[in-house]
Amino acid sequence: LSLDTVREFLTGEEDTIVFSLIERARYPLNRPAYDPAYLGFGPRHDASFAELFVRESEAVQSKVRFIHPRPAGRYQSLLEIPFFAYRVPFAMAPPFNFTSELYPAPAFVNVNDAIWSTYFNDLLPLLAKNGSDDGNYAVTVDTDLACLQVLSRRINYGRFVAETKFRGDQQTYTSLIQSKDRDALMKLLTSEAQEDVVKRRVQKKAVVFGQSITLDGPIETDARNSSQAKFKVDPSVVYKLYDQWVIPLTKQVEVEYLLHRLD
Ligand SMILES: O=C(O)C(=O)C[C@]1(C(=O)O)C=C[C@@H](O)C=C1
Repeated sequence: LSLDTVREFLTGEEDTIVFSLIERARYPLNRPAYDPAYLGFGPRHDASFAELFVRESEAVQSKVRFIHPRPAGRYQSLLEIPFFAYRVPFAMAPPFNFTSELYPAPAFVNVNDAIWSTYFNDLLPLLAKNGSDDGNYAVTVDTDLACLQVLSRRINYGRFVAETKFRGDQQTYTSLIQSKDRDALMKLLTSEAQEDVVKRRVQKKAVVFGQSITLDGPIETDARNSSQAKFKVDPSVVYKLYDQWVIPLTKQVEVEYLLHRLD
């Protein structure tokens, strides 16, 4: 692990994030898929279609472990953390590739709950076409699952970033961890210059990946011809996603990981 290689990983995830957002933006909001009342199984049933879909998908993706002698369930990779861990019985057992990259105590630090609520409450309304409903809930929610999984992987990768930073300056980090100084840890791990690069780069990726392609090449996005100035996902929304949620949550993971780095 080096700062360059962990940043390379984060850069690669940007592509997946932008493409996942583009996929979700093809569908209308389809609000009933997120409303627990829609399934209407009675007062004790409080899960939405989206929640059930993600829960069941995670259970299937973890189950490969049981149907094949070689462990290959999704959550045996330390990169993947389920949203519904209680549905994934062996997720937290030592994974197949439990390497020495992470320190064991904080290896499963994650902010999936915050990612879940941010995605549905803040991001989705900015992403999906409002006001319409095409009834295609499974297809729509499948694209939500893809967004959630890659956002979770990217943000919770803060564990690896934190481990790298810790190893790079053990003395300073150790004293801040011992005095449980969250603010100082946050300050030490922050690089505003790097955050600026990341935010401007993802915005650019949204511009490039989100063009419509014709045989003559990409349709020019020309400010003077606003009918064509249309990207598949709004680049400013992608900037905002990183600025307000992805980077701050990654940093939260980093601080949480570090606080338990000496346990
Ligand atoms: O690249 C780093 O150093 C990170 O810690 C990752 C990250 C990010 O989320 O992109 C988070 C905090 C830093 O201020 C810069 C960037």
